[in-house]
Amino acid sequence: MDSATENWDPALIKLLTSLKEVQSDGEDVAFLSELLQSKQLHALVQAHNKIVANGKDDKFYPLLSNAMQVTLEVFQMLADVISVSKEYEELLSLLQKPHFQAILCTHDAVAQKDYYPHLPDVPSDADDEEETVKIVQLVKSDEPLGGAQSAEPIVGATIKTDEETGKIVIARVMHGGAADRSGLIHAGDEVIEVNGISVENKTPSDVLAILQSSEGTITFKLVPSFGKGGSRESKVRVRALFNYNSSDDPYIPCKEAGLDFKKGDILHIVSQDDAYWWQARREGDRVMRAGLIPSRALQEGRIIHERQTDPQTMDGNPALCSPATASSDCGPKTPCSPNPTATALLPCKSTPKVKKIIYDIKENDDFDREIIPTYEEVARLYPRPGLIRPIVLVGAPGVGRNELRRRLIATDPEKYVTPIPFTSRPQKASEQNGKEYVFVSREKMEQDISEGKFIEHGEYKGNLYGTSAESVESIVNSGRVCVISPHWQALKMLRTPRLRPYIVFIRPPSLDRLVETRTSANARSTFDKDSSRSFTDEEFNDIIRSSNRINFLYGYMFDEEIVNEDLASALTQLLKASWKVQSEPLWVPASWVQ
Ligand SMILES: Nc1ncnc2c1ncn2[C@@H]1O[C@H](COP(=O)(O)OP(=O)(O)OP(=O)(O)O)[C@@H](O)[C@H]1O
Repeated sequence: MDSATENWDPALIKLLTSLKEVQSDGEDVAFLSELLQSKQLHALVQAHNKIVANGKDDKFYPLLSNAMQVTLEVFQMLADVISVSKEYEELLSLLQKPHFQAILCTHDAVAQKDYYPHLPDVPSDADDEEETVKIVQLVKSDEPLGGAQSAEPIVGATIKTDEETGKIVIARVMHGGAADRSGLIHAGDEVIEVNGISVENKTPSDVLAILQSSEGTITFKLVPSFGKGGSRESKVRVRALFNYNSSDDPYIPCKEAGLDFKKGDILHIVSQDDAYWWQARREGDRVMRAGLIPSRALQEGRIIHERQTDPQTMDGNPALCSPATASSDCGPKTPCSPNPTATALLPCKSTPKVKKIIYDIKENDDFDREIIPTYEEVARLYPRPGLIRPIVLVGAPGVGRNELRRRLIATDPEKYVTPIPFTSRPQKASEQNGKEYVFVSREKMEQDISEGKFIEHGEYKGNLYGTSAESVESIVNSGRVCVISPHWQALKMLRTPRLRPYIVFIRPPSLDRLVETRTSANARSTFDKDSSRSFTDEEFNDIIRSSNRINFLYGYMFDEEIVNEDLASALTQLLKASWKVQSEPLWVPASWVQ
């Protein structure tokens, strides 16, 4: 062994020696010899040997593989006690550092062995004429999976009679179910025998009876359908924009396989193979098996059909009155309809299946009918230190957005800032340009408004007022938290990849509590800008009505809801929301992170 080969791996030296013995001048041998002597290969072999050697050592075993998740939980705990001590704040800021997060992320990838290559399916050269049969054994479990169109439940898959051949075939394999986990059963596979019993000329119900009577292990004899199965799990995440309850859905091919969800839930779409029924899991659920949900096309079709058959239907979206929101939206005190005079909301309890709301279309001419609320594709946006998303407080006029904004800013005026509004009104002698207002000419302001530079604007006593997108951006770029409480109609201008706002919907409590809290605090009505007086009963009703309407029209844009009943607890929730924005990865429209 010469000095050049001193540190070489013995296996490589052996290979090289035997290669020399080949005594060939061939190009291939020369190439191989060069490769075996290359520095890069030796470095790789050494790295591999080190990993293998260390892998045997117990002290390098990962204690957990979800360090990122644990850190999020720590964030949550720290957010609750952040005001208690400086150390907590320091810890939070350390944990937020991108390098630290990158280490944790890498740690998890290594601990989960996420670096193993995903090998393609083994190609099959099987002759169509020659039937290859596979025997698959699965342990019968209690997986609540039921039949498809003419199918019956079997361990995480459904079966049906093939229309052309009349044979029993696997209709669908549920992602994460026992059949899927086995990796051996695929959609399209033909079932020949179950537990040794031939299924020839049998119906799916007959097969179900065989399955139900079997105990423990079930053995399937299948003819594989090459090319159809084994679809890779998709990575698409969506935010549900409607509530879904599979037991109320007469069209779902298999009720037991349905996945119920609420508006706002994040769903991991694992398969879109079927045009009408997607397979999904709720993000964060520990359940491995996916469930069936209506595809976007199917849900859109349903909503359009509902709107066409009943033009007065408010949205075709069962969300507002479905049981999930029944307590807040369907009770007698807070009717779902934004306009009680035109309300045709049927009490949820007695008729749970009727979930639509009728409203007076004349009063809602700005209702945006193009939006068909089904699913919004989302992705995680990681917090970027020094670039905090603006916090936008929206809600019905008079609900308390400005009060909450003021209180939030008062907790730390250095950190929380609101943009200085622009106005076309003449500057008073006592005023300083850029302090209370930025004074500009009417022409300039009109020009900027027409160019879309203002996120909101309005006219009061002949003068224009508005907030520019640029002033929001400059606060964000200065590392502070921009807090705004615009009119809800500004939402469409605001919710852009450029501004990436975190939208908090401020909801009123029930009518009784609204009246009670505002009266005891001697709250001032915001309906009459010219005089200071309390809210009237009609105004309290208006707050509830417009809140329901805003929620209906723009609810899909809200990141969070805070009920403004008690000011102190609403502020605490707002502070928590602010910490979340600064420290946690949050779901945003996928286009914002591309
Ligand atoms: N939770 C609460 N309890 C008691 N009073 C409240 C509460 N929230 C707000 N108020 C009071 O209600 C009044 C209206 O609040 P605020 O000015 O914040 O409304 P707003 O949503 O900003 O309305 P507008 O958009 O019309 O200006 C104020 O007097 C405020 O102090």
